[in-house]
Amino acid sequence: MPSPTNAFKAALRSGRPQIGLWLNMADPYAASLAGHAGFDWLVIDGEHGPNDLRSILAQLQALEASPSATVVRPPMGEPWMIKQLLDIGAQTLLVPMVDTPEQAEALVKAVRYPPRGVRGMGAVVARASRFGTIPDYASNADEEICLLVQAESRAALENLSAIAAVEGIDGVFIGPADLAADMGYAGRFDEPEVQAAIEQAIATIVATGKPAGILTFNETLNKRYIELGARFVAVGADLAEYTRALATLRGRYGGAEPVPAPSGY
Ligand SMILES: O=C(O)C(=O)C[C@H](O)[C@@H](O)CO
Repeated sequence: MPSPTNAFKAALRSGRPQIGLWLNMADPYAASLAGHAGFDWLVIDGEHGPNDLRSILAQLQALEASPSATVVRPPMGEPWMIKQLLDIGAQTLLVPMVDTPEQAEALVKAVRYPPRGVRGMGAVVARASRFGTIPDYASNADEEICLLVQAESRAALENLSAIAAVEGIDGVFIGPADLAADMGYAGRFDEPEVQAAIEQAIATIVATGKPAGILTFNETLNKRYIELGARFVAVGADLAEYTRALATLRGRYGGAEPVPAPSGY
């Protein structure tokens, strides 16, 4: 029996837009709730959520019964961290802050077993191989890993075609908040210069034949990005939606300071 099929990787290849949600609550109960809200993909966020290996594991377990695909975002693209995430059963990774094709190539090696890569041979005692009960796990595990990288700086945009063209990179995701900050517009990614850079970046990624992704909390922008060809578009974060819903409920009874909407998105 081979490694489990990665349905999200197949869905990205199909070209159908995949609508996603960020999970920043870092909680398995909240994750399982989101897992029944109809999203195509959910990001367990280790970069900005208070997650560690065990909390990510708990969320992967909680989402096992969910029809949504799970994507894990590590805080950064460190091979030792990637090895641990793959071993606990993450099959799709979204790695932040990738600026060069060399970085992208190193990440491809990190998710692959020798001789194509440097992933350590330990899955037989890990959840990824259902604790050794998938005897052929290592024979095709590489093919079922989906590696997505984030381009979120001016340097990354300059290298975008080369990053996207790296064999083994399955999609490139634009990080609008970090990109805007790097362009001198922290918290203001609706600036025309930033929007033009994002639109150009989507076109560049699409032209390479790889799927482009993005996250914003703005429905108009998200629909525009899908029109431009973006294929994995996250449209919100659980934590932001929860805060807004609570503030709206409280606001109905008057006498409270209005809670500002999340800025920068
Ligand atoms: O730069 C961005 O935008 C992103 O990478 C996404 C943010 O990190 C996301 O966590 C905001 O909620």
